[in-house]
Amino acid sequence: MATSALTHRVHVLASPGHRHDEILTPAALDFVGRLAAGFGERRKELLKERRRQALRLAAGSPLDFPMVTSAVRDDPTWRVAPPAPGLTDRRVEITGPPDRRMTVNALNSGARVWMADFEDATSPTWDNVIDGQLNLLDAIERRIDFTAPGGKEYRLADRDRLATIVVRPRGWHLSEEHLEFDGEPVPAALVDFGLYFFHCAQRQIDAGHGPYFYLPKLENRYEARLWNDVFVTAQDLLGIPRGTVRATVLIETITAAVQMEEILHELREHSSGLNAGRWDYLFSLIKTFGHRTDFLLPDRAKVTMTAPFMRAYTELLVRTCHRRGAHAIGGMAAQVPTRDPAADEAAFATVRLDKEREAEDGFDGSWVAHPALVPLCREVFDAVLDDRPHQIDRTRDDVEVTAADLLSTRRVGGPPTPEGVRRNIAVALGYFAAWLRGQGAVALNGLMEDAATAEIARVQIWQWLRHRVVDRETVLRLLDDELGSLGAEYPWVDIEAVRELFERGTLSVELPQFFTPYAYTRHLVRHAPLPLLQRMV
Ligand SMILES: CC(=O)SCCNC(=O)CCNC(=O)[C@H](O)C(C)(C)COP(=O)(O)OP(=O)(O)OC[C@H]1O[C@@H](n2cnc3c(N)ncnc32)[C@H](O)[C@@H]1OP(=O)(O)O
Ligand SMILES: O=CC(=O)O
Ligand SMILES: [Mg+2]
Repeated sequence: MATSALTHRVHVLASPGHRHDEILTPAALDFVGRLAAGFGERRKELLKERRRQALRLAAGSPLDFPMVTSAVRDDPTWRVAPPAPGLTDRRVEITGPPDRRMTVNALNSGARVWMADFEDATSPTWDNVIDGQLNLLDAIERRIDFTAPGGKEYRLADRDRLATIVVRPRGWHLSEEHLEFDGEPVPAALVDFGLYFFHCAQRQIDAGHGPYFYLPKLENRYEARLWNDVFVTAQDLLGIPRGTVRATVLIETITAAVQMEEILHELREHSSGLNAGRWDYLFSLIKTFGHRTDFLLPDRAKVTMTAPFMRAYTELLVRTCHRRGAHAIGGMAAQVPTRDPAADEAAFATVRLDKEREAEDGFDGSWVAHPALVPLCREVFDAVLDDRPHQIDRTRDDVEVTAADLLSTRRVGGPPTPEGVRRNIAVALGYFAAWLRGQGAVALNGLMEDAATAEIARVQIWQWLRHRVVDRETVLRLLDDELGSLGAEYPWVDIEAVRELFERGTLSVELPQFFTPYAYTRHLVRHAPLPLLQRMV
């Protein structure tokens, strides 16, 4: 693609990092600029609509399947696009940030798909964002092999044994402040999508796959339509046939759960199904209805996927997908190996039960957080699928889910416990500390913690304070305690920054919708000094 007059309207506001010029080429920046020009305003409007919808729900408006789109739901004839090359058999999908080591390990892991994550598992420092793009490009070009300082060799396996790459760009709520278009930060989603699409779409097609995406944190069908329009424009700009992109949408907000059909319909020529993003879903439920006492949930550990409202959500997801010829992909069990054999045996047993339930329910595959869990997930899905690539033909006509089923949290019992309060505080602090250092996923006490799980910990504390399940003095005392332990164990932690993020996220009268936008602007943005900027433009 030739560069255009737009190039001078896109500015890089960061110091150049090693090999960043290979990603931030004038043509790539021009491409991202065109996306920002075409879709930036609509994204702003949709973010305002999110806010309006949150206020309506807080004021007591009922949440239900929309009347206006009943024709889409009632029409039994439409289907999504057929599975694209490399996305037919998705029985095991591994997820993780696209750092160099993880990229090689994930691709070699034996999983069918690797979800390369710029969202929940990535702390969006500029280096993480651009190095992630470089790692994806290097992996596709097969020039990523390296030897780690300790001597361990990282070598990509043969192409036919590698996982298919599916990239998850950041959500619509985030901005990329190191890239400016017409004086405003570029929507982070368009940066992650645009740079990957520009550099890798054609390369992926040439390699027999395609430009594939996971779309996070959508709240309604209009956001799906926006993505679909981005895909159409991106394909047209690069001369790639329409319908080449495939996108799997994470259903991880309560408002999207009542629009699953509509979301598939909006994206149908580009859709590759839905995923049950359980952790953000739980976060969304608490955030949306945190003011209501019937949404006062117990300790996080006690809200499992067998809770009736979570089960209603996954059953509806499978039914919706299969009715439309789409893959239904299961969610993440948080347990990861610890190197303590007894603990690992228990953790693996828990993950096995979770995957077995998903496979029996009709999911076509599921997520794992760690390479050691790939064989387990494969074994469970092999037992149900055998040599079929998926079970989309299992239409689950037996499932009937109402909005009330999705919202019936009352039946999940037990008040929050003091241990649950302490645990949430420890998780939120431990995660914030890692995130501020550029690590977006961590193992804490044998559980994978990322932006979604940390958000649950944070909003539960907010919710419990609001409903006086715990008092402020207790939270502040535990906060001091846990910060003391964190600082003693990890002297590098910026204790004051962690404290500030926690207090802002849990003690504010009005609940901040996400911790990430503020934390990013306050702590991760590193603008280059002015003379450098002038040189760059
Ligand atoms: C709610 C959601 O959105 S879920 C999806 C988003 N979250 C994620 O993707 C989290 C994915 N998982 C991870 O990031 C990691 O497993 C963590 C951070 C939880 C634990 O990582 P570690 O502390 O490195 O685990 P551990 O020491 O056991 O790793 C052993 C090896 O496996 C590799 N590994 C661990 N997890 C992964 C992964 N997900 N992908 C690829 N490789 C991995 C490590 O790089 C390490 O490799 P090495 O031996 O070559 O150094
Ligand atoms: O992105 C996945 C989730 O569970 O959140
Ligand atoms: Mg999520």
